[in-house]
Amino acid sequence: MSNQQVTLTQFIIEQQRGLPDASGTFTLLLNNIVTACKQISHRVNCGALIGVLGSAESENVQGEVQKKLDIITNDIMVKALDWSGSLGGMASEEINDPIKIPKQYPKGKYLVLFDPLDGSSNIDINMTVGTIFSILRCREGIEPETEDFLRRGTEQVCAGFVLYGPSTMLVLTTGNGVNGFTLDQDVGEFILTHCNMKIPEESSEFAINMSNQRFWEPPVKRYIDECVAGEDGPRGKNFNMRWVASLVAEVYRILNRGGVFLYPHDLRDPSKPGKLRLMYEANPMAFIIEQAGGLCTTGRERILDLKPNSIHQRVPLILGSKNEVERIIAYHQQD
Ligand SMILES: O=P(O)(O)OC[C@H]1O[C@](O)(COP(=O)(O)O)[C@@H](O)[C@@H]1O
Ligand SMILES: [Mg+2]
Ligand SMILES: [Mg+2]
Repeated sequence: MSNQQVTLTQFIIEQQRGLPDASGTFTLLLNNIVTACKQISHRVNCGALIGVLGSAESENVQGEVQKKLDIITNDIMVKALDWSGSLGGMASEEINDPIKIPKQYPKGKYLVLFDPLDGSSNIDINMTVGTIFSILRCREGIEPETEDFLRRGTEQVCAGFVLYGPSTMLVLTTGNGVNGFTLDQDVGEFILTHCNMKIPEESSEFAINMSNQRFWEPPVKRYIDECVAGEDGPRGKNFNMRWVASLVAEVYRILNRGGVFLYPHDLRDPSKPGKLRLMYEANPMAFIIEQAGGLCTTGRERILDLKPNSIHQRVPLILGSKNEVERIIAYHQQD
């Protein structure tokens, strides 16, 4: 590791001075999350070798069939976090209710909400997956209730995701911009490689699952039709399309070269206004995207302003390059 490289630990200590918590418990908590993600990275990389691919033949609280790695990664996160002395509680995509910290440990001042394995449908085909986390403050020393978790995204003190792709990367914000760290497998440290990431305001690339087209609302249909019409249409330019089916991969691409991601309101099932979950997918990604100069909306409301009504609440999610997202919002206003 060359001497001008900055490790995540050094960076966080530096940031800590900017954080409203100089006690170090935040640093300890983040280090525990990172430790868990290093363990998850190993399981993901060796999945086929250690027999953890495929379905677990069980359903999670979302009514979705779980992959074996959904369960394994959830257990790794819970075990790595529950003794850190800085946690009041946790919530996971894979578990119905908030996870209580064992009685013998002090109740800390933070709550962590996480999606232990995002992009699960990709795991068996060796495509990029990730872990997403969101950190809120809570009242110290008190057992948090579900209500304590249901806070607006604007109240997050930290959000991040780890990408298990060709390289393992951590993308992090504590409210002072967005920074990317690459895992140096030789030394087992995350090294700062992408300082102060900024999303280009303009873009000609959209990401959406086109097979759901018949379920979209008119403003989304209009936006995508215009992109597909290219230079012969009202946009007067051609667009490219990507769909990785892994939110972490889509967001990382947008952080690097711009673009817009849509998992919009879907008319299929009124009880499910969207596919992605507010508390541990949309909110952390919205914090990161806005800190990098992008926008994140349901189409009608800013994601970070939404008052949650349940831990596993689903929302429409549209995010990315400022000018494109503003156009989509305008189309919703005209609808
Ligand atoms: O399979 P679809 O309908 O294209 O949805 C893909 C989306 O679903 C997700 O995989 C949902 O996340 P999980 O894998 O954590 O359930 C996102 O990562 C991705 O953007
Ligand atoms: Mg997910
Ligand atoms: Mg998941």
